[in-house]
This record gives sequence, structure tokens and C-alpha cells, in this order.
Amino acid sequence: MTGALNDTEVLLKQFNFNSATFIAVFAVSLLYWIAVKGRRRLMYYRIPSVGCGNDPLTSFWAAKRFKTDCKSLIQEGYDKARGLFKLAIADRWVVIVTGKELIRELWSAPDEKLNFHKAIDEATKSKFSFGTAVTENAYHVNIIRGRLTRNIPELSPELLDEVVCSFSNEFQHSTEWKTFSPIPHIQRIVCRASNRLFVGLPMCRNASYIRLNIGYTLEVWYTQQTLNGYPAFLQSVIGRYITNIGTRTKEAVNLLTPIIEERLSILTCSNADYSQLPNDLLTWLIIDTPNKKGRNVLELCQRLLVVNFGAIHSATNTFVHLLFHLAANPSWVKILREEVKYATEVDGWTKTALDKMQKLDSILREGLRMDGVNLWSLNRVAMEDYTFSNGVTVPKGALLAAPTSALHTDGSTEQIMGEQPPDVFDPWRFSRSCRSDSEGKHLEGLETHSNMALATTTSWNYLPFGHGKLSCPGRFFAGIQLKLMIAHFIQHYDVKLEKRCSGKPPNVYVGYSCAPNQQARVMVKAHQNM
Ligand code: HEM
Repeated sequence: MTGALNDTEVLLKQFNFNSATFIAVFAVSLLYWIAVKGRRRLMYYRIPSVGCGNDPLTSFWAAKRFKTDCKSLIQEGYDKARGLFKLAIADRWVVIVTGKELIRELWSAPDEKLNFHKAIDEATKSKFSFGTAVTENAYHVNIIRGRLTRNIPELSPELLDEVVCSFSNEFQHSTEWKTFSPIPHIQRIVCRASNRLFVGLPMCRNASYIRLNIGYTLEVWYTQQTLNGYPAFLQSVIGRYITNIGTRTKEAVNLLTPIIEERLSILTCSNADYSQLPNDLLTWLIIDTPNKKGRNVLELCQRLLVVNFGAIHSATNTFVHLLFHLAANPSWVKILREEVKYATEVDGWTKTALDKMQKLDSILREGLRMDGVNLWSLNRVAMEDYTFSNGVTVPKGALLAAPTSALHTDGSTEQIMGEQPPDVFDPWRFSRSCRSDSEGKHLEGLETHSNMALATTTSWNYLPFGHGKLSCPGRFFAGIQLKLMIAHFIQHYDVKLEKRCSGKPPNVYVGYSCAPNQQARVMVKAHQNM
């Protein structure tokens, strides 16, 4: 009995000790958590906010305003702030970095400090979209940057062939004006042309494959836009229910399994002689797979879908913006036609000819400057508390970016040359600097650009493709593809807006993305002087 009491006393003592320890540990952890949170909050407080204060109520309203009015919020911050400012979005702050020196720090900081891929994972909600296997080992990025870019001259006849066929399928060659909502047509053309180099014929023309890639692109975009509207803790719950991406991936596996298995078996039979395989992205993905485990149908399909996501949405939007400009300004089409005619008469429909089309490059660069796909770029997440050279510290976990739209229209920076003010669309802004002629006449001596800022040449304040070692790997391919599409289109078609309006139909802004007008329609007919 005494022994039992003693045991109970010991247990009670242990319990008292354990619970006291537990309470102490809990209290210390809570204090630590409050201190860390408080410290981070203080860091945010020190960065001026735009459209709200630091309190939850005004930042809630600012986050609502962000959804439709992000462009003016960014401009307001850019005009007022020196250095950094912050914007409220649904689940967090976004710290916007301004000024040449601080932006240089943003794009050049090492991954351990400011991380691009973490930011892209968060922005695209990759957990619910691309799948982690693909984003954790993104070897396809090096393939796009290296093999795809190097192969452009060799593969441009195939690209041209696909552009010609797909335009003729989508817009026909009617001598009567026909009305089109351009976006779905251009999506299909971009998808076909890109996939001619990604998976080759006949798959690039397979209607189910085209529908799948366009659907996947829209779905990723929809997933990220929807989830961005919810606080972080709700995103993982909702994310599971709103995405259909698993089904899309299965569709890709069904469609691509025969091609992939055929290529793998050719490799087995030919003792890994890669020259037996077609020269396209799928082959390069097979060749460069870092380990054998990744050389399977599912992972190859996931990678093709991700690359299509990168390629289709941005190039489609860029082309449609320009199409609206050209439809509203027939005199620009005339000038471009003359340049394209001259260059192709001399060099044929080659990359050399495209490289010589300075006005075409200029209008493309102007389009990307004024109607870039996103209002901010150089997305990064701070992996630790990070202090900029102006002494301002952003807390670990902060999302950072550079204000593309405001930088692109800041007339005080060296980038925006030209006769027109920076907020005016001036198609020949960038070609004027290398030739005195602005009318498209005297085309003799048309040369490849030497001193001209090209559409694909990034800089700290020209950011449609980002900048630095993590800039868009597909931009040279996109540049050639878009130039080919515009050059072909204006040589073979006339275009006008269905409804006359002064200039281009207004853009649509959702959060930080900028899209062409979704309602506007164009009228197209075959060009007679062909
Ligand atoms: C007009 C067309 C395009 C635009 C405006 C564009 C823009 C961008 C931007 C802004 C980024 C992120 C860079 C940053 O924020 O710092 C990016 C990344 C990327 N782009 Fe593009 N892009 C275009 C076309 C393409 C094409 C055609 C491909 C594929 C062939 C492609 C593949 C990618 C990939 C894979 C990434 C992620 C890079 C990484 O993870 O390091 N893009 N693009």
C-alpha cells in the first residue's frame, strides 16, 4: 500500500514536472513565434504600402482593388516610392522593387537568398498544376535555352511550313471579309507551330492534342488566378477540388504513349543511336533525361505540357495584341509589308531574312513593352531575411518583383527612346535609332541589327521576358515564331477591326496579368497583291 502511494506520488510528481515542462516549452515557443512574427511584421511595416495602411481592414480592400486595378496601384507606388513599396494581395504582401541598383540586386542575388523557382511555384501553384517531379528537376529549361535555340536556323523551314498551313486552316483565303474572334484561332496556330518543333508531324496537327495543350494552359492559368484570390490556408483545400490537371495529364499519356514508346524502342534496337530519332524537343528530352527513372512516359508528358504552358499563353497574347494594333492602323501594315517583301526577296523565308526585319522587330518589342503579359516580372521569394543595399530588410518568405509596366513607360530611363511619349504605342520606336528612314522606303542596304534594341534583348528596365540568368529560356524561339507569324499574316491577309474604334480595343487586366480584349473581333480577307 505504501509502495503504491509512493508510486502514485512519483507519477503525480512526474506529471506535474512534465506538464510544467510542457507549459514552459509551449510558452517559450509561443513567445519565440510571436517575436519572429512581430519582427517580420515590423520589417513589412517599414516598407511603405500602396492603396492601404498596414492594418487588415484597409489591406483587405486594397487586395480587392488589386484584382482589377493592379496597373494603377503599381504606377502609384512607382511614382511615390523611392526603393521598395508593398502591395496587398489576398493572402500576403508583394514587395515591389524599383531603381536600377535595387533591381540589379533582385535579378542577380543567389538562389539561396532570393529564389526564382520558389516564386514561380507559388505563382503558378505548381503543387496543383505542373506536379512537383517536373518543377524539382527542371532540365527541360536547359534544353529550351540550349538545344531549341541552337536548332532554330535548321528547323525554321518546318516552323514556316506549319505557320503557313495553320493560318490557311484557321483564316482560309476568302476574297470576302470574314469576322473572327482571334484568340482561339491564334492559340491553335501557336500550338501547332510550337509543337511542330516539340513533337513533330503528325501529332502537332492532332486536334485532340491541340485541344489538350490549350485546355491545360487555360486550366493552369485558371487554377492560379482562382487560388490567388484565397488566403494560403484555404488554397491547399480548394486546390484539390478546382483542378482538372490530373485528367489532362492522363489524356497526354494516352495520346503520346505510342510515339514515346516507338522512340524508346528505336533507341533500344539501335544501341542508343540518337541520330535515328527525329530532331525535336521530345527527342532532346529523352536524350538529356538526367536519370533513367525520369525517362518514362508520364514524366515526359508532364514536361511537354509544362513547356506548352510556357509557350502558348504568352505568344498568343503577344500576337493578338499586335493583331489589334495592325487592324486599327492599316498604314503600319503597308510599311511592314514593304519590309517583309524586300527581305524575303533577298534572303527567302529564312531566319536571316527575319533577322533583317527591323521594323517588324521594333513593333514586336513595342508590343511587349506596352502590352506585356505580366505587370510585374523578376519574381523572387526571400529564402532568408534579406537586406537591400539601401538598408531596407525584407523578411524571409517575402514575395518580391519588379514593376514591369511602370518601368516600361518611365521616360526618364535610357530605355525609352523615340519621338513619341513613352505611354504612346510607337511601332518604329526602336528601328528609328538604326535607320533614318521612318516611312519604310529606301530599304536598300537592309542589314541585320547592330545598334538596335531587339525584342528579345532584355535589360533591367525591359522585362517582358525577365532578365539575367533566369530570364525566359524560350524567348529566341518565341521571337522568331512571332516574327514569322506576323510577316506571313500581313503578306497574305488584310485585317480590320469589326467595330471601328479609336485605336486598339482596351486591354483586360486581372491581378497582375494583362490580356488582349476578349470581346473584340477582327475582319480578315486574303490580300490581293500577292
Ligand atoms: C512572347 C512569348 C513569351 C513571353 C512573354 C515569356 C515570358 C516569360 C517570363 C516573364 C518568364 C519568367 C522570367 C521572370 O519572371 O524572371 C518566363 C519563363 C519561362 N518561359 Fe517564357 N515567355 C515566352 C515564350 C516562351 C516559349 C515559346 C517557351 C518555350 C519554348 C517559354 C518557356 C519558358 C519556361 C520553361 C520558363 C521558366 C524558366 C525557368 O523555370 O527557369 N517561354 N517566360
